[in-house]
Amino acid sequence: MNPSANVWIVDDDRSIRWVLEKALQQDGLQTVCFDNADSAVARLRRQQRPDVLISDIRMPGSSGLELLASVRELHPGLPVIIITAHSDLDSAVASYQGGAFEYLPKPFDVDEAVALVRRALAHSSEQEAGSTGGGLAHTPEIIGEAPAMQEVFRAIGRLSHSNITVLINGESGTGKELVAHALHRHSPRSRGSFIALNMAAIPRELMESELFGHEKGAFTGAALQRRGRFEQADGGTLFLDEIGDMPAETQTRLLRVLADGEFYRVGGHAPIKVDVRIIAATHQDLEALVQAGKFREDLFHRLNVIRIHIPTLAERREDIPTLARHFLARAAKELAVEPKVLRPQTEEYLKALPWPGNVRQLENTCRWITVMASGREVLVDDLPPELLAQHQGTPSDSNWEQSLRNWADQQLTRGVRNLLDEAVPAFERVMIETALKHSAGRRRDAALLLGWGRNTLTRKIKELGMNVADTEDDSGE
Ligand SMILES: Nc1ncnc2c1ncn2[C@@H]1O[C@H](COP(=O)(O)OP(=O)(O)OP(=O)(O)O)[C@@H](O)[C@H]1O
Repeated sequence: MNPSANVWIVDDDRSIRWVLEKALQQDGLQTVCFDNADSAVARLRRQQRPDVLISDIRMPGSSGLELLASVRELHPGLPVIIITAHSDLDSAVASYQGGAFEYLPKPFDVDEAVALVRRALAHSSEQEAGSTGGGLAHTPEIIGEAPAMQEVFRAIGRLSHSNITVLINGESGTGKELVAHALHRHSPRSRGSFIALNMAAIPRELMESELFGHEKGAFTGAALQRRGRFEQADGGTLFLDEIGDMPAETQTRLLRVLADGEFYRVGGHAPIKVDVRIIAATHQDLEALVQAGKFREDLFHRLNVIRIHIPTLAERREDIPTLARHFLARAAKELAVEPKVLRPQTEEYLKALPWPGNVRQLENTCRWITVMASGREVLVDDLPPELLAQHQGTPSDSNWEQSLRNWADQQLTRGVRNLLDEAVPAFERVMIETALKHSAGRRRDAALLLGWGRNTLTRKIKELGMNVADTEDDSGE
């Protein structure tokens, strides 16, 4: 990190500018102060930029949010810290989309402000190094009590002394990049860079130059020489995400680099030697791609030295409450609000959902809850509407058995006896009510749905003292 990095402070309040300026200067940083957003924007437009920008929201003239919009247009990678009072949070959240961004709630602690600036600086240098790691530059911890995740941790531990190639398998959003980063951090090359590259996100024609760099004039648009990701990752780790999407010609080149440890820049004639550890990841079945002739078998064997499988979130439901608490705490911190707390039923509900987007979907849900839920305690009804709809459409969901188990556990712990006397009628009542709902109240059809005879159903309804009318005309019977 550059010790004399430059920080711009934009605030109409002189005392805040003064406090921040003194604290940052003491920490060895250079500062430039502005008492309004317009003059900061003017300098940005003159192609001047700081390493980090701190801005208040409410100021005479343009607001901090307008400043943020200009930053995003002119210097999208520039980290911004918004100083904000709670009342401005909504608008700040609205402008959150994209851009590196942190909040500093008013009133703030000076040390906290300096720490935040330091983090933002680490982020901006990481950006320059080309890492695609999201958020500010702290590699988050990996959460996982589930046996399948413990297996992943053991693998990270076992591999911590090696530089071996690893292939990570797992659906989108299961945490492949997080695990790759952890493998790097706990490896002999942890001081080198971790460079992440998603094959699915790069246009095919740019892939080779992205990986291997290019010489000046190698193709139209290559005005300058450019180092590729392999060179950037020299001494460190190159994480190739969605490797199954790599085009055939790039596969051939990659294979050669892995075999020879050297390559040529696009348009270059001098071989470049690098020392790079490869971690590859995919959500696809690479063996099947090999079978189908879409992935080189020899490359597959090169990559498939050690394989780590990351389970879907649905395969480790027990981790959902801990993950949710973690994400709720993080979102609350990002937004400078009190963390939301899930009611036990809400936790149970979340545990039962299918989560096709895996941990990423849960993370986004927690952000949504933090912004949208009205109270501090989160009820099932406070969840995003699409999750409420989804649950009703999940016939294979068998989580009621877990809820029943919990209930039985609780009752027995409380010393309740003859449990079935309460449980069986309750169970039958639920079944009958639901079947009647589906048969629009017609008992004959409801009996069919339940697999009972019509008379059994009528008897049960009576025994259970259920107050349900039969919509059928029974006169014919
Ligand atoms: N076990 C975990 N503990 C904490 N956070 C997690 C965990 N797994 C995933 N995350 C978070 O979920 C998000 C998605 O994870 P990540 O990007 O690593 O998934 P991925 O499998 O690489 O996804 P994709 O294949 O779509 O790129 C990230 O913000 C990550 O920090």
